[in-house]
Amino acid sequence: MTDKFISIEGIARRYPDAGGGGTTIFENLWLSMKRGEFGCVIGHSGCGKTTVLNILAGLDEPSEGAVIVDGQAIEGTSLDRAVIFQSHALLPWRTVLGNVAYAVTSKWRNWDRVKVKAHAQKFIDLVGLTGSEHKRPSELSGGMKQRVGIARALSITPKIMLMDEPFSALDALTRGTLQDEVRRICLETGQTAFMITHDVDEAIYLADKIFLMTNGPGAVLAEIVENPLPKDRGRIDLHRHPLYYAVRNHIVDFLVSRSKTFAATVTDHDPRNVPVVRPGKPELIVTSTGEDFTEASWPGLARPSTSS
Ligand SMILES: Nc1ncnc2c1ncn2[C@@H]1O[C@H](COP(=O)(O)OP(=O)(O)OP(=O)(O)O)[C@@H](O)[C@H]1O
Repeated sequence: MTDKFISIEGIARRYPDAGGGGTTIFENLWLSMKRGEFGCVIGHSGCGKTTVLNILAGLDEPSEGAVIVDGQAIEGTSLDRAVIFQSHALLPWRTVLGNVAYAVTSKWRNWDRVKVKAHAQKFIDLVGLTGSEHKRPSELSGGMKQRVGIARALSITPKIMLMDEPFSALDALTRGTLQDEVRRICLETGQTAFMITHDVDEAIYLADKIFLMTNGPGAVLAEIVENPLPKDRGRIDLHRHPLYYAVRNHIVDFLVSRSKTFAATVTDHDPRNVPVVRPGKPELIVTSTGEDFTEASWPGLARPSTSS
């Protein structure tokens, strides 16, 4: 109970359709995270990942259910929850320093210029943009712009970082560098993070928990994968870890087949007790409430591959 820093409680999102009816994107979605955890959501396009993130951010409202953060139901946006989008959404007429300082001032309105500047600079340094403070967004590469977005989000010391495919528009090299930065920052600051990605390796590198959603409409949170890889994992040699392929195969198998057949094959799915699995360590399969859970009791759960 108390370790549920984020608690998504039975939310649904429905939209009216042209015929006077409605479409349920997802419903009865329950999900929780501890303080300091890094969670990644994976699922096919249209299953409702961005909708969930927007609800967490307070940019959208659920049709049913509630989201509790740090013991309080959220109502609208808050500087406690910073969002990093795929597009950087920087103010084009402001410099790097100006963009970050603008966010700092919005949180601490009575700070003087010197204090705002020093605070903004700390986060510009943290994301490796020292020396580029006075450049405008038009003078920055995509990766640099995304760094400004990260610095801006972190500078308001949010309780939660919400990231919607933050690196998907970047080249592989820049993406890797920024994944390293985000991971380092989250480990150093104990930041709680919730991120959407389509990149399985990115999820395995960054996440403590990977939330697998089935296809929409009517998507459900099918399974929570607890990352069995050690906390001090490195991006470059991730694939050498003996459990790496077990985790990867498990997620890919879900995306390729189980996400599509889930509704037809798993008839006893309990959205409040979503199975928690640790691929490669099948003896540790439990439900989110700690109940033992075996392959036999859930036919849709393929025994994870243990190949290395
Ligand atoms: N304002 C809206 N009115 C009607 N339907 C909407 C609206 N916004 C989103 N949807 C629908 O909700 C569904 C979920 O959208 P969402 O963007 O959350 O999916 P997603 O999983 O994030 O997809 P992607 O991976 O492509 O970003 C989609 O089918 C989308 O068309």
